[in-house]
Parts: sequence; C-alpha cells; structure tokens
Amino acid sequence: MADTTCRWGFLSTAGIARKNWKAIRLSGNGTVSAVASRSQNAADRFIDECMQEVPMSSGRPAAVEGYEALLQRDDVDAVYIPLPTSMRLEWVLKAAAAGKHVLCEKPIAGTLSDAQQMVDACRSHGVQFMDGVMFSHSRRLDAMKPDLAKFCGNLRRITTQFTFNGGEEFNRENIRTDSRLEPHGCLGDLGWYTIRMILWAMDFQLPESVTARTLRQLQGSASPAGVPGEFSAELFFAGGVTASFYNSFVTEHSQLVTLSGDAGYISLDDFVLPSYSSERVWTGHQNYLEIDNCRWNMQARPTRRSVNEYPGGEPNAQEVNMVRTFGDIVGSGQLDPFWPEIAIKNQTVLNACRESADNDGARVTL
Ligand SMILES: NC(=O)C1=CN([C@@H]2O[C@H](COP(=O)(O)OP(=O)(O)OC[C@H]3O[C@@H](n4cnc5c(N)ncnc54)[C@H](OP(=O)(O)O)[C@@H]3O)[C@@H](O)[C@H]2O)C=CC1
Ligand SMILES: O=C1CO[C@H](CO)[C@@H](O)[C@@H]1O
Repeated sequence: MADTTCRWGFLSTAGIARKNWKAIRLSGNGTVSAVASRSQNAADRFIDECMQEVPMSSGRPAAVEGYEALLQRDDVDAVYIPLPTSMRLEWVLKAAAAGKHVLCEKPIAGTLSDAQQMVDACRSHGVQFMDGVMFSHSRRLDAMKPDLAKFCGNLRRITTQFTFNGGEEFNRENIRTDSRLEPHGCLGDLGWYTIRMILWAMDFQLPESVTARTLRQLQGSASPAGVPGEFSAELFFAGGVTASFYNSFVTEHSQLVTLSGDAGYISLDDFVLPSYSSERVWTGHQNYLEIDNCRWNMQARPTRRSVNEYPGGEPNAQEVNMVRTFGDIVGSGQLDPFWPEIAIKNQTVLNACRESADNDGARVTL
C-alpha cells in the first residue's frame, strides 16, 4: 500500500471494468496501476480508451500480458476480478496467495464449495474479499431500512424481479449463455441481485428451504449445454415470511421489488442499476379500502421517499462507494468479515435454487 492510496490491478479487460475504472478514479482513495489481459494489444487498447475519457491522475497504468504477471507486481495492492465465473476460483486463490486483496464479480462461483475455498483463502492470507454488488453500497438501503417497520409493519412477503431482453446475438455469443463460462446463466447474472435484495430485507437470515424452476434454457452457439435463461424461485423463511424472485434474459428491462407486511408495502423499480436522476427513490404504500354502503373505493396512500445520490459515474454513486469502502479497508489493514459472509450466503441460496430447479422443483432444505 503506497500512502493511503489503494493501487488496483484489473484481471481482464471485461466490459464492466470500464465502469469500475471510472469508479476508482472518482473514489478519492484509489488508482489503477495495471491492467492484465490475455492479449497485450487488448490491455493497451483498454487503457488507451479509458484514459481518453477518464485519465488516471497517477498516470498511465501498465498494460500487462497474462493475469499471472499482474499478480507478481509490487505496485498492486488489490485486484478486481471480472473474469467469467468459471475462471474465478483459480484466480482468486492465486491472487490471495500473492497477498492481493480481492474484489470479485458476481456470482462469485459455480458451487458453494468453490466460493467457500475462495473466501477461506482470502482469510488465511489476510486479504479482504468482497463481491461486486454495487447496490449493496447505495445509501438508499440504509435510509430505507427504518421504513420497513414504518410502512410494512411485520414483513410477510418479498417479491423481486430482475430481467432484460438480450436479443438473438446476446443469446448466441455472450459469455452469459455459455455453460463453460457462466454455468448459472440468468440465475447467476441476475439472480445474485434478487437473492441479495431478499437477504438484505431479511437481515441476512437464510431461508429454511427453497423451490425453483428453470422456465427456459438458452444455449450459446459454442456452449456444450444450456443455461437458465428464465428462472423463478420461492424462498421459505422461519416465522412464515416468504419471498420469490424471477430472472430472465428474454423479458425486457425490469428491476422490481415489493416488501409487503401486515401494515402496507414498499416498492422500488430500479434497485440494481438505478434510473438516471440525482435521487434514489422508494415508495411506501398504506392503501385502504373505504366502504360506505354501495360505494367501495380503494384509496391509494403512497409516500415518496428518496436520498440524494447519483446512479453512476459521480463521486456519490454506489459503485464509487463500493471501491472507496474497499480502499478504506485495504488502507486501514482491518479486514471486514461482513462482505465475505454475505457473499457466501448469496451463493448458498443460489446453489439451493439451482439444485431445486435441476430436480423438477423439489423442495431443497438449507
Ligand atoms: N457488478 C456489476 O454491475 C456487473 C457485473 N458483471 C459481471 O462481470 C463478469 C464479466 O461480465 P462482462 O463485463 O459483461 O464480460 P465481458 O465478456 O465483457 O468480459 C469478460 C472478460 O474475461 C476475459 N476472459 C478470459 N477468458 C475468457 C474466455 N474464455 N471467454 C471470454 N472472456 C474471457 C476477457 O478479458 P481479456 O481478453 O482481457 O483477458 C473478457 O474481456 C460477469 O460474470 C458478470 O456477471 C457484469 C456487468 C456488471
Ligand atoms: O451485473 C450486471 C448488472 O446488470 C446487467 C443487466 O442489466 C447484468 O447483465 C450484469 O452482469
């Protein structure tokens, strides 16, 4: 660690790494020192294009051929790993062994045992592990938490949905439809977020059991097998709270959450990739039915709530908060066990849902 600046290395030139490049530039406590790619040219091109739009104040990062070479560098404190899911176990273990802190994209692994190995390796090498869920770092969540009791009363039901319609080329070519790279398809890519939202609302209590179905499979042109392209699940918690989620690569953009209780409900419709405005909004609903003889009127009583926060690309945006928080942990030398813990819980629920779906919707106990 140089001074208190967290020096980042990127393992690959993934599309999402461009967003986090800018986030690191805006974080105030980090810089990108090196970017590795399978190809030297791709690393150079990525750096040139990012520098042109968002120059790193510390100068041009090193373009490195091969991921291993980046891990050997002394000017890297933390690595960002947006490699396809199936490659992460290998590279998280290598990064931890090289003493690098790890920000790992989601879903963190194919199996729970791989995820556990990753987290254990980071702990035993004294480095931080965190998954790349940006919305977990939005100030909206902390502001919304007290509203659960206020608008919902006792929570009974959570529904979440995260979808987009990828289109034909996506279905054929994207890593997300290749079982060798992203074995859980939309469950891994989108379900990770819907599960995170449910766990957040439940204070990270795990469900007792789940049932799930793959509603549609997609198979990329080079993929040896299909992956979930449309998926739904039902989660059963102790005390009777239930939750459901739906993910799809064939249903146009939606990011819906309802948190319902015995007093009303909260809704939001941009929980992962916030809509472009300077406010993060949610709505409390306490509707009532007015009955007077032959007149039956449902009265809507919405309360709009918000915090000031940009959706992305500004210093107070959630992805900037994420890398800033990570940089603060690295700078403090105090690892935060919360982040690996919730990543393991996410993976536990994800794999239970997949197991149920692969067994015709059989109930899986956790
Ligand atoms: N947290 C978030 O908001 C987001 C998270 N993600 C997650 O990040 C991951 C990457 O997504 P995305 O950026 O769309 O992916 P891309 O397809 O853009 O990038 C994947 C990168 O992995 C490297 N790679 C290494 N081996 C292979 C291989 N065999 N096939 C393909 N790529 C390979 C390549 O980098 P190179 O050639 O340089 O070595 C490639 O650029 C996904 O798992 C996704 O779930 C994605 C978007 C948003
Ligand atoms: O994590 C992600 C954020 O949302 C995208 C969809 O709009 C996903 O595909 C991506 O992997």
